Amino acid sequence: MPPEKPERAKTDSSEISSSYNVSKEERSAAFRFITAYARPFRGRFALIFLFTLLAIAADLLQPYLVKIAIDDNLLAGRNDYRMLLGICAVYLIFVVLGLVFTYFQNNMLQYVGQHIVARIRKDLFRHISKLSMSFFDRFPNGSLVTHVSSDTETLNQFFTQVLLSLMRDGMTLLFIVALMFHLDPVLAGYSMILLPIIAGIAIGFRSYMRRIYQITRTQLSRLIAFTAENLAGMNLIQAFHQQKEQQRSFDEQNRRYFGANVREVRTNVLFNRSFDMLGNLSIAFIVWVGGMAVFERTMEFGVLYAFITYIRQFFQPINSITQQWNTLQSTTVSMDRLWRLFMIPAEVRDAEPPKALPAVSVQGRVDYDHVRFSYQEGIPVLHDLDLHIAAGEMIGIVGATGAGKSSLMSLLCRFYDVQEGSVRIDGTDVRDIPQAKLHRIVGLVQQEPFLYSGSIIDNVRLFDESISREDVIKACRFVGADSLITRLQDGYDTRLSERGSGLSAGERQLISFARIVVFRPKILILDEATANLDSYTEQLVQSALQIVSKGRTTLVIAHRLSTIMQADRIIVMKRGEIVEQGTHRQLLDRKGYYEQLYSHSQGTHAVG
Ligand SMILES: Nc1ncnc2c1ncn2[C@@H]1O[C@H](COP(=O)(O)OP(=O)(O)OP(=O)(O)O)[C@@H](O)[C@H]1O
Repeated sequence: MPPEKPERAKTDSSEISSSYNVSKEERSAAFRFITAYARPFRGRFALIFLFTLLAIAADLLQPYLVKIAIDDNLLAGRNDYRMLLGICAVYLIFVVLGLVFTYFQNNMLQYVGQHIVARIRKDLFRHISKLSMSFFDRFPNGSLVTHVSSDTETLNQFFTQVLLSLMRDGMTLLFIVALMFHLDPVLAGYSMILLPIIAGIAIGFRSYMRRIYQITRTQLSRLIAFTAENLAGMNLIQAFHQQKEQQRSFDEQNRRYFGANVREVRTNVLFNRSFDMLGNLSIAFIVWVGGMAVFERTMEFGVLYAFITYIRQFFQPINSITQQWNTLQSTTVSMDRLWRLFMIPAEVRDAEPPKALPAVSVQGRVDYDHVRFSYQEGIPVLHDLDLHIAAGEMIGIVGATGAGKSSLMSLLCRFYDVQEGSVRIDGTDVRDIPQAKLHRIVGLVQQEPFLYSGSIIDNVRLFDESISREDVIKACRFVGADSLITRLQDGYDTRLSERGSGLSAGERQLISFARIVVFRPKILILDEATANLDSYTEQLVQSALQIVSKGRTTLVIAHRLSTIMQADRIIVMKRGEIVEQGTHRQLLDRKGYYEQLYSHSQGTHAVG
């Protein structure tokens, strides 16, 4: 079955990763798609906007108050203590109000941002889990993990930091410029000379940062993919003493990611420091020009004080917007990648309108009618395959590795669609059966059954709470797994680690047999375990197979011929075709390919 296949060469998920050549239309479509998630929160955004406005006003009026205190009181020689005290009190009120409004604005934005991203993550997971197997053949798991985790995290930063910065800092800038012109239009005019310089630097860095960021993300995604793949295949790495080679490859990936990161940080620091330097130069410039004006008594000292404070505050939002630029760059990349991922359609889709097969009347007849199938164009895997299986029949499928046995089964589960011909259950094309129903009709026991982190009970009923604990225990007793399970420390409540690594191959198979008993599919596919089971467990597995196959159409991919010698019919496959079929006895008497496989298995105890 597909999950047990040796990993086929996967693409570097370039279909979703490469954002270098994204058109404007695509970028704006991605932006519209993601920001549509923010639409339900319009009211809250309006409130955030209002709080931001109030917080800015409270902050920016503070230097103005000081200017009034200096020019209208201290320097005017009024020595009005009550007025000074009043100004101090209003100043304090502004400080407190600034704090309160900033608090509400921040909290609300975090709430909204987290909600938006949680919804995107949920939809993304739902979307990915509906995609066809051909998609998972193409995309490395590590890259998908990156999309689900870090790309959505970048969006989180966008909604909680970038948006805030654009809103708060953008408005602050506008207010400061307005206040500066109000205080002294000439000095404000001088300050505006700086604007094109700042814009020039920002634009210059913009394209450079985009590339650097893209490279860092690609390196990170490769590193994660490499790590995930290695962890999944750790037993193989250890068995073949590949640790050194893998370590070397990891070090290389790690070094590249490190290099990309360092470059990103360096560029960032250079950018920020240039801004700080520009800010300090501007203050010196204003002190000089404004100081002269104060000497010449064309400007009040309080105005100069307020100006210097505003110039400082003027650079702060510009600096912060440009700092957020980095996140904005990554946000556009992440939005684009997520949008592409969302736009990938499931190749295997339910028919419209569905022609459902009534579950109660399913008999379990299976027909492969002149099936042609290939994973990649031009490389056929099944050639005009014709196979008809009666309801309740037990079929053994044998053949050398790569003969197409698993592909045949994948078509029945509709993990892939045929290119020509059809696969039918009780005469209905599997493409006409809704997938949810099909997967209830066809049950799968994999060669290396997949177990989730969770208790044995949950693993048997696949987290379906409507199936009672008693039914699960009954099913386990039925397949003979009960004695093995009760021997475990917590019995049925034993928590299995990832992929059930605490259990033996045989135990895992028995648990998946129990799943079959619980879910009662009419057709059973069994990809028999090649792992050498001890004779006791092998016996248990064999009798469990006899039990669960009763009353079901059963297709067994046999790696050990002993499993299927009793089958009603054995199908022998070679290079995508059925070359022989019959009972074990008939096939041996034919002295053909099966007999060769059989005598080979007598020597090696394994076929395929
Ligand atoms: N997901 C896939 N993408 C591309 N090619 C595939 C994929 N799965 C299988 N193939 C190719 O299709 C052919 C048939 O493979 P299949 O897994 O059906 O054979 P099999 O008889 O089940 O082999 P085994 O006994 O090793 O499991 C092989 O050449 C294989 O490389």
